Amino acid sequence: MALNGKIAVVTGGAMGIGKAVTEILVRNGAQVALLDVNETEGKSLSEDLNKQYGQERTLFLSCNVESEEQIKAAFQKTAETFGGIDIICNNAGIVNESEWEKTVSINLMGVIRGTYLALEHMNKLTGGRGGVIVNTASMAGIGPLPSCPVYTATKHGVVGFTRAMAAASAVSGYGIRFNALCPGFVQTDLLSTISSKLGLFASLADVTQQIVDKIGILTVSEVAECLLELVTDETKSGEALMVFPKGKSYVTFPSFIQ
Ligand SMILES: NC(=O)C1=CN([C@@H]2O[C@H](COP(=O)(O)OP(=O)(O)OC[C@H]3O[C@@H](n4cnc5c(N)ncnc54)[C@H](O)[C@@H]3O)[C@@H](O)[C@H]2O)C=CC1
Ligand SMILES: CCCCCC(=O)/C=C/C=C\C=C\C=C\[C@@H](O)[C@@H](O)CCCC(=O)O
Repeated sequence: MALNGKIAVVTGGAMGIGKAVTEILVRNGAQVALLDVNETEGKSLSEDLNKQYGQERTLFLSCNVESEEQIKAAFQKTAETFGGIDIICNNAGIVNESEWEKTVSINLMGVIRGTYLALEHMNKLTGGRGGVIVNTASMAGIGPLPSCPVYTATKHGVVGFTRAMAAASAVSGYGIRFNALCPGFVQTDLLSTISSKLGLFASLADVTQQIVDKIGILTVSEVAECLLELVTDETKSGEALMVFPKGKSYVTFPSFIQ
C-alpha cells in the first residue's frame, strides 16, 4: 500500500511512539490526524509538521480514547477534513497498576472503541473503502511482565482482539487488514516514569530492570519503521510483529485446526 494520498489517524499521536508514527506516515505521503489528551504537545507537533511538509498535512484533535463520543467526533472530523479514513493506529496506552481499571479502559477498551468506530468509516460492506488498522500492543502481549499483571493482560487482550478482527474481516469481507505491533522496551516517557506506576508490584521494579538489561531499549524510530511495514505490506493481516533492539520477528501462533 503506497501512502501518497492516504488518510491516517494515530491515537496517542502527540508523544513517544505515536509521535514517531505520525512523523513516518507524514514523511511517506499520508495526511495524518493525531488524537491525544496532550493538547500542547499535539498542537505543536501538528504545526511543526505542517510547516515542514505543507499546510493541511496533519490535524490535531483533542481526544481521550476513554470516551466513545470524543473518538466518534474525531473520526468524523478527520473524514470531513481529509475525505475519508484509510489507516488507523490505535496506539494510546499507559502503565498504571494502581489505577488498573483506567489501564484496562485506555489500553484494551480504547483499542476496541477505536476499532469499532473505525469500521463505520472503513468497512467495505457499509460503504467504506477498506484499509488497515494497526494496534500497538507490546512484547507484554506475548509474554508476561511480572511487575505489570494488568498491563500484561491488556496487551494480551489487544493481540487476541486484533487477530480475531483480522479473521472476522477476512471471512466477512470488510476489506480491512488488522495487525498488532509488539515492541520491547522503548525510550519514551512511559518507560522513564515506570517506577512510580507499579502499585502492588513496586517491589518488582528490579525484576523489570533485569529484563531491560537483558533485551535492551529501542528508539521510537525503530518501532515506527516496523509499524510502516505492517501498514504498507498488503500480505500482512492477523500478524503480531515483535520488535527488539536485535531485530524483528513475526510471532508464530499454534494452530488448532488441521
Ligand atoms: N515505551 C515502551 O517501552 C513501550 C510502549 N508500548 C506501548 O506503546 C504505546 C505508546 O506508548 P509510549 O509512546 O511509550 O507512551 P508515551 O507516554 O510516551 O506516549 C503516550 C501518548 O498517549 C497519550 N495518551 C495517554 N492516554 C491517552 C488517552 N486516554 N487518550 C488519548 N491519548 C492518550 C499521551 O498523552 C501521550 O502523548 C502504548 O500503548 C504503550 O503501551 C509498547 C511496548 C513498549
Ligand atoms: C515495565 C513496563 C514497561 C511497559 C512497556 C512495555 O510494554 C514493555 C515491554 C517490554 C518487554 C516485555 C517482555 C516480556 C518478557 C517476558 O515474557 C519474559 O520472556 C521475560 C522473562 C525474563 C526472565 O529472565 O525470566
